[in-house]
Order: sequence, then C-alpha cells, then structure tokens
Amino acid sequence: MLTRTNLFSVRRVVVKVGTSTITHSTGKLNLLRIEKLARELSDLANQGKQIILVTSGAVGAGMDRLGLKEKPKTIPEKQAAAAVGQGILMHIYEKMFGEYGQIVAQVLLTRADSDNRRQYTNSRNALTTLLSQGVIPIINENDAVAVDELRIGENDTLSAIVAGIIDADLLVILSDVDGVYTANPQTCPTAELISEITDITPETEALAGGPGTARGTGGMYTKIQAAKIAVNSGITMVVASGVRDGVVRDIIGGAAIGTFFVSKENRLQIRKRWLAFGAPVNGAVTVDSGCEQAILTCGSSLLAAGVIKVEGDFEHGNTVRIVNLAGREIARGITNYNSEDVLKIMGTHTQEISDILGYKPYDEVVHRDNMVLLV
Ligand SMILES: Nc1ncnc2c1ncn2[C@@H]1O[C@H](COP(=O)(O)OP(=O)(O)O)[C@@H](O)[C@H]1O
Ligand SMILES: N[C@@H](CCC(=O)OP(=O)(O)O)C(=O)O
Repeated sequence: MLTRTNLFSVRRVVVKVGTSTITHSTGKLNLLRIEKLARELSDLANQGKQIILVTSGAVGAGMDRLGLKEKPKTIPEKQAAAAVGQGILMHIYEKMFGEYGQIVAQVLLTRADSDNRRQYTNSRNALTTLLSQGVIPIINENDAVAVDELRIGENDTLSAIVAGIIDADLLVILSDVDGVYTANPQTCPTAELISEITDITPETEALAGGPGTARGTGGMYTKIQAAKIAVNSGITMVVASGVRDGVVRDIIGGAAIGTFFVSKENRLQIRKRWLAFGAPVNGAVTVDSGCEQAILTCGSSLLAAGVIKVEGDFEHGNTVRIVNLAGREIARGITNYNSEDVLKIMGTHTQEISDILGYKPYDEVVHRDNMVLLV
C-alpha cells in the first residue's frame, strides 16, 4: 500500500493543475509557473515516470484574449472563450515542454468518454499508447462542444476519472492552497491543514467549501469528490499547492506536504471502476441496516427485502446508488429492475416477486457481481 514514504515507487502519475495556479489575479497566464511545471514534469518523465497533465485554464486564457472582464455567463459564451483559450494554452504548453525535449499531446474529453464503456476503453487505449511512446498527454474537458449532459463541468472530477481510466498510481491535484483545511482558510484564519485523510466521511465533505477566487470553479468540494473516486479506485491522491516549486517531485520524494488521501487497498478492476465512476447514475435505493450489514460484511447481493426507499426514475440496466439509513452511499450497482418495479417489490421476499409483478427475471435487485462497495 502506498504511504508518503514509498511514493517514490509510483510509475503512472496524473497531475491536475487549476486555473488559479496557472493564471495571475489579472487573469493573464502565469508563464513562469507554467514553465516551472513543464520543467518539473519533463524531469519526472526523464526519470521514467509516466506523466499525464490535466489542465484547466482554457476559459481563463480565452477571456483574456477576448478582453472579457467577467466570467462568461451563458454556455455558448463559455464555449467560445474555451475554444479560443484552449489553443493558446496548448501553444504555451507545447512550447514550454518542447524546451525540455518533451513531446506532448492534446486530449480533450467529454463525459461520454467515460459514460460509454466502449469509449472508456477507447480513451484508455489512446492514453496508454501515448504513455508507452513517452508522450505526456495534456488533457482538458472539451468545453467547446460539451454542454449539459455531455459535461463533467470541472477538472477535479475529470482528473480522477482519467486516473481511473489509465490505472494511475497517484493523482496530484495542484491548487492555490496548501491542501485541505479544517475550514476554508480564506474565510477562517484559524483553519488548520489536514495532513492525511484515511476515510472520507460526510464530515470531511462538510469541511470543503467552494472556489477561492473568481477564476476557480469547484473549490475544495470538487477536490474531495475527486478523492472519493480516486481512493475507491485504489488510487492514492494528494492535494497540494501548485505555487511551491518542485511540488510534485517533493511529494514523490516523501515530503510531508499537502493533504494525503490514503487509497483503499483493493484496486477496482477496470470494469468495476467504470461501473462505479464512469457510468451515469440514474437513481438511488435506501436499504435497512440488516441489508447494509449483509452487503458490507457478507458479500451479499441487494435483495428487494432490504430496500426501504426508491429515488429517481431508472430502467433495468441503469446504475443506482445504494444508500444506508444515514444517507451515506455504501455501494453502487447495475439494477435488474426498473424503479417502478422496485417500488412495488421493496420490503418483500424474493419468492413473492412473481406474484407482485407477474414475472421474476432475477432474484436480486442488484447482483453482487454488478456491485461496487464504496466504503
Ligand atoms: N476546507 C478547505 N480547505 C482548503 N481550501 C478550501 C476549503 N474550502 C474551500 N476552499 C477553497 O478552495 C480553493 C481552491 O479551489 P479553486 O478555487 O477551485 O481552485 P483551482 O482552480 O485550483 O481548482 C481555495 O483557494 C479555498 O479558498
Ligand atoms: N475546463 C475548464 C476548467 C474547469 C475547472 O475545473 O477549473 P478549475 O477549478 O480552475 O480547475 C477550463 O479549461 O477553463
């Protein structure tokens, strides 16, 4: 299992950098910081590490070039700014990485690239081929075309999905803050840095606030959501300051900087990882405590008898959250019944299903093989 002191052994590392790190407060690109990042990542690649950079900043760079003083409000304006800015961003990266002899490639993803299992596999193949050729893929969301259901909306989650797609060992999220604090340090000066998080509880999620500047998008909240995806996929994650020179090198070297999220030991197989974090979620079922125990400790499937509440409108084959009485999501899985049917059969025994529905294609609402535990 990875700890701070054996991070030197990591091979595949995803680094995410936020707009607040690569731009000045004027909104213009922070060229010195981008240059240092390119130098550091190129050097890690020279050491034999496989590096993937997930970068924000397209909207910011586009706003600057178009002379926009305020963040675009409408989606088409955001798309236009991103389309202008993505080229600028890539041009700078290409130039800076090129200085150090490093080849880079632009990869723009949308939600569909992880929602759809075939596209998930295609993205994986493309990225792993680039890595095997010594190229650093530079990834952003395809903001110019991604609207509504096609959008992930922010790059913290995107970076965790990418880390899952390519089976990374480590995800480093660089921001304008030293890590996760006990409260937003911008509004709470007594807040303290949390060095390590072993379990992401609802309390941990409650610590995290929104973005620190008008340039940032998700704030700490989306970084914690990303950590949930990463650690449950068996990937270690660190949130640290992108302002610090050599930050990624130092983290890999074992320095106690930033907030270290301990990963769950069991690495999810690729199919289960897609199921848990790639597939869209269409609803939720709440289970009683007996059912929760059976799922978490006995390796049981989800049976109708344990379901006490159904939320959302889902079809057979959709992915649903399995939630405990405290409202915590304990698992995710593919449902064998649609929401209407689950409403009718919840709380009943398996033998009663055919009497109630007139048919019983499956004994389980969610079979264990199609379920991923999240706690
Ligand atoms: N508990 C917390 N710990 C640290 N930062 C927090 C917390 N809650 C909210 N934040 C805010 O999150 C900001 C970082 O997120 P964001 O502005 O989206 O930056 P980025 O562009 O790097 O994604 C910090 O500057 C801080 O103001
Ligand atoms: N895809 C967007 C970035 C969205 C985003 O998550 O921004 P940030 O909070 O700065 O990491 C862009 O390139 O502007």
